[in-house]
Amino acid sequence: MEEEESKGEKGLQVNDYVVGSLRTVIYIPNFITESEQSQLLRHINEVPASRWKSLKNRRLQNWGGVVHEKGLLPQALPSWLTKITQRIGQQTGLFPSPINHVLINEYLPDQGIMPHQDGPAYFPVVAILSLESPITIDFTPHPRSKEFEMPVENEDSTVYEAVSGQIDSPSTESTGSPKDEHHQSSVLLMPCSLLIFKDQAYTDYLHGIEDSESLSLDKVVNISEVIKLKELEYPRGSLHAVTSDVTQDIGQNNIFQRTSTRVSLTCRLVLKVHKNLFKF
Ligand SMILES: O=C(O)CCC(=O)C(=O)O
Ligand SMILES: [Fe+2]
Repeated sequence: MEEEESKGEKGLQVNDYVVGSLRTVIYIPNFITESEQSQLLRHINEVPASRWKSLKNRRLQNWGGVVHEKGLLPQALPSWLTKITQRIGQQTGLFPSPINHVLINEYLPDQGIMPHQDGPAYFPVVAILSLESPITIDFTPHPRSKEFEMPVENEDSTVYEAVSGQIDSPSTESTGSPKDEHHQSSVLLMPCSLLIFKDQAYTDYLHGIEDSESLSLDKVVNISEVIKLKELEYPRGSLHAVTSDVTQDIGQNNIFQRTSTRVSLTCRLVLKVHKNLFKF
């Protein structure tokens, strides 16, 4: 059977793929084909175990070099990754130069990533390719003050996590700007999809994935994917087991039950690249 054509050959009008009211969150379903997904997973799983770094709530592979706050100490991306990053660059037209850093995250069904912002080391456009289990990613307006940010994680990701507890309460320093009307929203990330967020979504919002096996679909902005999720035949027992009717299950409970691993490729550009180790 002929495989569904991926979004690989023609340029995309990214504005056609904007989801939600923020205007700076873009969701492209079927950016890669299922066979490309399998190839990527094969590469990801073939690397030596030492390539994986285990964190408390996920494990990750860092490709492209070490990101410091002042720039990237580069390492060439392998060709199985540039095949994808070049396509993302060409198809979206959103990166001023080739993507040079990829973080591969793997989440078990009860794992996630705390609400955070990606920090100043990166160009403010992020492209996240999703593999395997569907998941929801949450966007939350974050308190404006820099005091609410602190670098956690590690030298690989330069992820800036929100101080826990403070992200739940909306900023009290409301300026009455339209931003304040945008509360928390979620995007359902299906396998093979590409999520892009940039500009305001990058600088004024936190993004995170709940470390829970049950994900609420209540705030999902790309509803058509929820319908797709309903229609998909998941293996027996992979959806919330209240009823055997998938439609009713999601419709009534609006919950997605994670049962398998999710892998993502976070593709970013560090503009400042250090060529010489000793000048760093
Ligand atoms: O796995 C994801 O979709 C999010 C990853 C992320 O936010 C990051 O690597 O900074
Ligand atoms: Fe992130």
